[in-house]
Amino acid sequence: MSTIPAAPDGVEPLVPVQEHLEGILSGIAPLGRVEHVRLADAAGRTLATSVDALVDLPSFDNSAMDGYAVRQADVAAASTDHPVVLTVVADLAAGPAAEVAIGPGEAARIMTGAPIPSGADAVVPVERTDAGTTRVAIRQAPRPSQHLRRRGEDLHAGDRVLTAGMELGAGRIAAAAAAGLAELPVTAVPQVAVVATGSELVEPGAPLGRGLIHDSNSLLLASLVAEAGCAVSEVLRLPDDPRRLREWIGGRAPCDAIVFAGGVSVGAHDVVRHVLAEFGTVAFARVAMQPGKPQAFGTLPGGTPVFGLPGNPVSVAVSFEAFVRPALLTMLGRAQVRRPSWHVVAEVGWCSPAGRRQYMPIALGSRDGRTTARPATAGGAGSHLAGGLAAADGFAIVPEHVEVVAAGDLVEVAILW
Ligand SMILES: Nc1nc2c(c(=O)[nH]1)N[C@H]1C(S)=C(S)[C@@H](COP(=O)(O)OP(=O)(O)OC[C@H]3O[C@@H](n4cnc5c(N)ncnc54)[C@H](O)[C@@H]3O)O[C@H]1N2
Ligand code: MOO
Ligand SMILES: [Mg+2]
Repeated sequence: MSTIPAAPDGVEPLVPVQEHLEGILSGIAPLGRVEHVRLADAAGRTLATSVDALVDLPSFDNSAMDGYAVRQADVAAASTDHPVVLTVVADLAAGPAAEVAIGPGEAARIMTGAPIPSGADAVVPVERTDAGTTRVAIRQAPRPSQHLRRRGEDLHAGDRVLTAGMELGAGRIAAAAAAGLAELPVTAVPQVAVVATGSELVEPGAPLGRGLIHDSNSLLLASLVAEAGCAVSEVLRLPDDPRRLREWIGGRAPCDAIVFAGGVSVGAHDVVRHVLAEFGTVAFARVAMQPGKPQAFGTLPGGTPVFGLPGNPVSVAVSFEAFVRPALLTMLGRAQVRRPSWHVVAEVGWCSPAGRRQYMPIALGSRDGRTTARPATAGGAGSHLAGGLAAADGFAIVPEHVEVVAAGDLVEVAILW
């Protein structure tokens, strides 16, 4: 077995989280391949190039109400006590429509979404009339342009609808459809291999002998990769056997990134550290965070980016959030690789280690109309508390200089799931 690149506590300085992230991102580039997908297949993809509206939206003046299209001047004096009676000359439903015009003293019955007849400049809702079909009594004077939806008031043809790097969610796909687009240019999906290491690991559901544990990191990572908009090309478990790991690395199927969990610390059998160190292209760092301190990042022969995350399950979740997700989103071509965060009220107090950024799994709540956060489990930030992830809505991110979070303090939280 090769020599362990030693990194005992207190010997190597801790690297700030931001510096470690910047080192990773400087070694990651967008995949750059573009595909075209139908809107129905666009959910979760990333827009490769900006797109513009092909039509005006709305594409014709139309009614916002079921009622009567009128000439506002005709009915300016209308009231409940003194209704103005108009002749109904057309009945307009939403759908294919012929040109219609109304003259003085005339109205058209009109439904929401139907084109406004020429000559009309306001719509009176049916509730403000006697609902007549040949003649209608208007009981309220409309404001000029009342309940008219104007051509192009939302978008004009040629206006930018979506910008490159956006994640395509329901609202953006709907906007593209409304703007006349049928398909969108999207970026290629990174293929990510997930490898959990540990001779103690057995498949979830398998009987547990002494010393064995159910592998939760594979599922955690595969879910996180998918949630980040990437594809899981392979998921496997390997024992702490350098030969097996070298074999897999040598014969692996092509992919765009590899995420290892476990075996990156300074233990005698920390196989990922031993084997990745042999390549000379993977750096090991002690990062100023809790959990998630031991980290590995680099490339394998052929240039595939490789992450070695510490094996404790909460450390895996935190490390993915802090380092892998931003890298995968960069490969995807996302404009925004940082997850939004909010400041909420700490419901109870807790401690945070000096000089390290703490990622505390939290559960959200509310008190006196304000959103609150409290540690998801009594065990707090214990990196082995996989069961506690069930109660976690996300993480509180406590800055390096803070050693005590007091009840009532504002804390930054990122909501993950
Ligand atoms: N002497 C030192 N020991 C340790 C240090 C240190 O600085 N000096 N750091 C500790 C910290 S912090 C962490 S985090 C862990 C990281 O360890 P490894 O990345 O080497 O991970 P393992 O040793 O393989 O496993 C750690 C822990 O996690 C459990 N595990 C591993 N894989 C899975 C899985 N797929 N599903 C569920 N649980 C898993 C494993 O059984 C261990 O309990 O090192 C500390 N030690
Ligand atoms: O820093 Mo370790 O990652 O505590 O769990
Ligand atoms: Mg270890």
